[in-house]
Amino acid sequence: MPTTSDDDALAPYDAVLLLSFGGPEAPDDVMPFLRRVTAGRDVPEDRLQEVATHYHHFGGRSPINDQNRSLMAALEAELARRGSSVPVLWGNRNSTPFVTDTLRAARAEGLLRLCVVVTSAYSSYSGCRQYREDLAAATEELGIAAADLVIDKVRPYALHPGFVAANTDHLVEAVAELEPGDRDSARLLFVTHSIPEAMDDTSGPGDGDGNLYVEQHLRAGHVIAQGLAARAGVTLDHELVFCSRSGSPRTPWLEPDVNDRLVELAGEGVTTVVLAPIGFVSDHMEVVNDLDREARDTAEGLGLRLVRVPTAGTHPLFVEALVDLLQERAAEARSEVVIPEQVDGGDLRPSVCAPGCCPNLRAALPALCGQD
Ligand SMILES: CC1=C(CCC(=O)O)c2cc3nc(cc4[nH]c(cc5[nH]c(cc1n2)c(C)c5CCC(=O)O)c(CCC(=O)O)c4C)C(CCC(=O)O)=C3C
Ligand SMILES: [Fe+2]
Repeated sequence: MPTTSDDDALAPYDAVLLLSFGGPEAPDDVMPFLRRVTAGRDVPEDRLQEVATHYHHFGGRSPINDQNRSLMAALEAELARRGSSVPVLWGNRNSTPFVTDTLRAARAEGLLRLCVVVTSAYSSYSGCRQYREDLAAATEELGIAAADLVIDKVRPYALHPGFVAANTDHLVEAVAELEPGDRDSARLLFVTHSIPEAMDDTSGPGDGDGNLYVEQHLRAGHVIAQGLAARAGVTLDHELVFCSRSGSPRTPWLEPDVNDRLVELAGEGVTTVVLAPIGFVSDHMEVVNDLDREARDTAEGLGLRLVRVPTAGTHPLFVEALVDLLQERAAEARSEVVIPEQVDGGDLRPSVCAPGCCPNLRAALPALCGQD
């Protein structure tokens, strides 16, 4: 049985589990993937067919799995650099390697104490609790008793200094590419995944005011814009916009949509727009399709110059941040005193979610890594 030595900074964990959304890797995987993602959800069939065409524009292959393979390798390298020998495992919600299969293999190797990192930085049902439900469903399916398994997760990291710094760094580089004359007049749009308003209204701890999803983006964006000003001396008007709206048209989702906002800005005489998709951790399909294809088309039709900033990806500061968070979680598991790092004093979310945090509005399902 592998046991992590006591002096490993990740003790008591045996392994790290990178938990992600998944995506198709071949044309025949596209529809089964989309049906799995939307099973039991209010997503119309014509929206599904439309999203399938996004994947087919890219040969039926989403970039997300390759990005997670790279992130896994980067995490392993950073852990090794710090003298940790724990392996990094990988499981998805919607495509192979499915998290249940990853946990089955982990159990076979005696890796029963796992520290989870999800590939979503912000607090919402889709980005947090739904992953906790996936872990509960997988352990239930495998018949692993709670007593035989430890599954903990790192806290939401939208406001971790390393995530913010990686995004700031990419923004500074992108703005440096602008013509000097465009630098001060450009508009900065932070972009994230739209979610139903009801999901945002209930995001955050059950006893809080909700809207934590939007609040975290506003705070992160503000600190990133300040970082740009401090490092490059460029102050840009900035705001938050949304992409990838799904669901029924009758259900309200967060707005404005990035394309609608580009139309308005062009109408106001803006000529250059910088898109910084800080809501995503890698340049997956929502980024390369919804921003690099759709929003770019919109901008071209309007005569707008568009610059798209890369997501955190495997930026060294982001990889270091994730390993810092893993070490922080391990110290917490060892009952050591930890002082979590957070920018701007924004609401600090614990690694163990509060009861009712980011609730599932359709059904109350079991979830790990929380008090409920
Ligand atoms: C908050 C959030 C993130 C977190 C940000 C993050 O984790 O980065 C995220 C990530 C992702 N969403 C993704 C893809 C999709 N999301 C869909 C549908 C939905 N997303 C929602 C929310 C979120 N989604 C919601 C409320 C729905 C409605 C249905 C439901 O309530 O579940 C659909 C269905 C079709 C459609 O778009 O209508 C697809 C295909 C991919 C994979 C991309 C790739 O393949 O590279 C990723 C990483
Ligand atoms: Fe999504």
